[in-house]
Amino acid sequence: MANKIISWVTGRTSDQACERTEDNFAVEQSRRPIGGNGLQIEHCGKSFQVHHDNVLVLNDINLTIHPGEFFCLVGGSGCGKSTLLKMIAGLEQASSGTIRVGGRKVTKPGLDRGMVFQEHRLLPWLTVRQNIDFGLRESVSNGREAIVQEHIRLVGLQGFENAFPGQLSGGMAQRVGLARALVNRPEVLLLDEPLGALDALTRQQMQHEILRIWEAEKTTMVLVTHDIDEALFLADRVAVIGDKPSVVRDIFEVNLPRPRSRGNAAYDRLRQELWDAIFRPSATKVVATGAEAFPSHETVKTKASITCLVK
Ligand SMILES: Nc1ncnc2c1ncn2[C@@H]1O[C@H](COP(=O)(O)OP(=O)(O)OP(=O)(O)O)[C@@H](O)[C@H]1O
Repeated sequence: MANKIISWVTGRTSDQACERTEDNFAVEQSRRPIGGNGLQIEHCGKSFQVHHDNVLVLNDINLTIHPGEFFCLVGGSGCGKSTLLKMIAGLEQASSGTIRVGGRKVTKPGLDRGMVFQEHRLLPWLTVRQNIDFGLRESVSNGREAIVQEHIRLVGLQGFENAFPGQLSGGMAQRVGLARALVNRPEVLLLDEPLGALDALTRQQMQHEILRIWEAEKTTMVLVTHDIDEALFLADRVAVIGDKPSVVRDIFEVNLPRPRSRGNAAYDRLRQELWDAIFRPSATKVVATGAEAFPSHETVKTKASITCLVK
């Protein structure tokens, strides 16, 4: 039962194997960048058994996400974005293909990957401090309080340590969710539409916050979002996932300097191109399905100063 609660809340189980020893953790005061070749998704497919049918959702997904990159996944509703994120988290098993983080094959949830969900999933009977502590791996016996405090500061919630989730705004609750996901110093932070339930103003404020944390922590981030503006504001690259059975249809490199302004012509053109890519009928062009992706793909500079990588 306890494992089930931990898994639902943090996307991991308490008995999971973890490559890090206690000693390692204690000396790691800074984040570990993702090792090896980053996050590699190779020929990944996923099908679900629905009644007597085997429904293919993801078909031959290939992506390489670089160490320290901010990567966004966008696509129509039901195309499989969350499923792909859960596969990276190890919460869903790929039906085919492999996923590697820092060269290690993903077979189950692990502390090298943190996850934030659309709903904050805080335990209502625990305070902010206790919720973050709950996410911290059990084997850390020394300095827990300092680690938790460090993460409260990281997400700007000083003064709310003893508040309960019911006493927080939606944005504050998601900050706690972020702190809890980061507290084990993951190499990759997986964000499944974490701002989807927030009002427009809070959402923009939280986008700035996520960017600040990413810049400070250098954690590789993979964000699923329905919001094209959000993707363009945050991402180094944006992958457009096509219709079911889905493949990576396009990958856009966003070459706008940060901090990005949302209100200029270049930004508007980028938005339009991304929009067109999402709603382009599948049959016309399916691109970027090669495993190592980019060297083998022709690179097309678009007028809107983003780079569209096509096969
Ligand atoms: N456990 C499951 N059993 C059966 N089908 C599933 C399961 N999980 C997901 N699916 C199906 O897989 C497809 C992709 O779902 P997923 O939630 O990944 O899409 P999504 O792109 O994240 O959608 P949205 O943007 O609407 O959140 C959907 O058709 C969904 O019904």
